[in-house]
Amino acid sequence: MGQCQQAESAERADSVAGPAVTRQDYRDAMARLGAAVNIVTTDGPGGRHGFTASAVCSVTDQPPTLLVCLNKGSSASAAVHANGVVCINTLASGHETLSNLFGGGKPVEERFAGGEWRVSQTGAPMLVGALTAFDCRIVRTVEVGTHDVLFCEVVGLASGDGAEGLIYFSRRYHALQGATHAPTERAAGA
Ligand SMILES: NC(=O)c1ccc[n+]([C@@H]2O[C@H](COP(=O)([O-])OP(=O)(O)OC[C@H]3O[C@@H](n4cnc5c(N)ncnc54)[C@H](O)[C@@H]3O)[C@@H](O)[C@H]2O)c1
Ligand SMILES: Cc1cc2c(cc1C)N(C[C@H](O)[C@H](O)[C@H](O)COP(=O)(O)O)c1[nH]c(=O)[nH]c(=O)c1N2
Repeated sequence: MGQCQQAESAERADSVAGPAVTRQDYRDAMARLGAAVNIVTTDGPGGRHGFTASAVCSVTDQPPTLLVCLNKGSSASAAVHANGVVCINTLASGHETLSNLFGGGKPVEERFAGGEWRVSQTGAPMLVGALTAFDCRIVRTVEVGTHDVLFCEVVGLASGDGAEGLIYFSRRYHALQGATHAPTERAAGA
């Protein structure tokens, strides 16, 4: 290959790979991607635990499945894997303090003392007053970098009557106005 051809192919490789993206670049960009805020809880043989998660997304409605990205270094990780169940409690406006309690560094009992809970069908704590709650069994886990991606099949749902959602955007919480609707509760498929 001649020198010109080598330079051309190096240029093409650069344009495909792009400049290096640092962790900070990535986080700064992600801070501009608004997301709902959830408290993901678990209980069972591995004990009760929970963490705040914005990395939550719908995968498919047949079977109804969400994914949750859980940092492998989280103190909740061992309990989540041992129990194999989670309840994804989507927060309403006014839940900012609870989100911060579950957002890292606090003992488990202190986290749960910040809210009112009932036991869901899977045994995972369901937040009274959550905007909506997805009671789930973890059906698959895929490890990607620092995180485990948990695929969570929904076996029960509960929706509250809260009118305002909670969004995390630009490293701050924002209330999101929505329509009121009647509370519902049902098992998946019912
Ligand atoms: N997916 C996650 O694990 C995740 C998401 C949001 C916040 N957090 C944690 O909450 C704290 C405060 O976050 P912040 O938004 O105020 O500021 P930040 O600068 O730490 O994060 C900005 C954004 O980058 C993403 N992010 C941050 N840490 C990540 C990680 N380890 N893996 C994947 N994506 C990540 C999130 O979308 C976050 O909102 C930090 O400790 C952060 O690590 C983690
Ligand atoms: C708004 C917001 C959003 C998220 C988080 C924090 C906050 C404040 N955290 C961090 C996570 O809640 C925290 O790392 C765990 O509570 C684990 O911390 P401990 O190891 O238990 O102290 C977080 N962690 C994670 O693994 N996946 C996620 O999607 C999120 N999202």
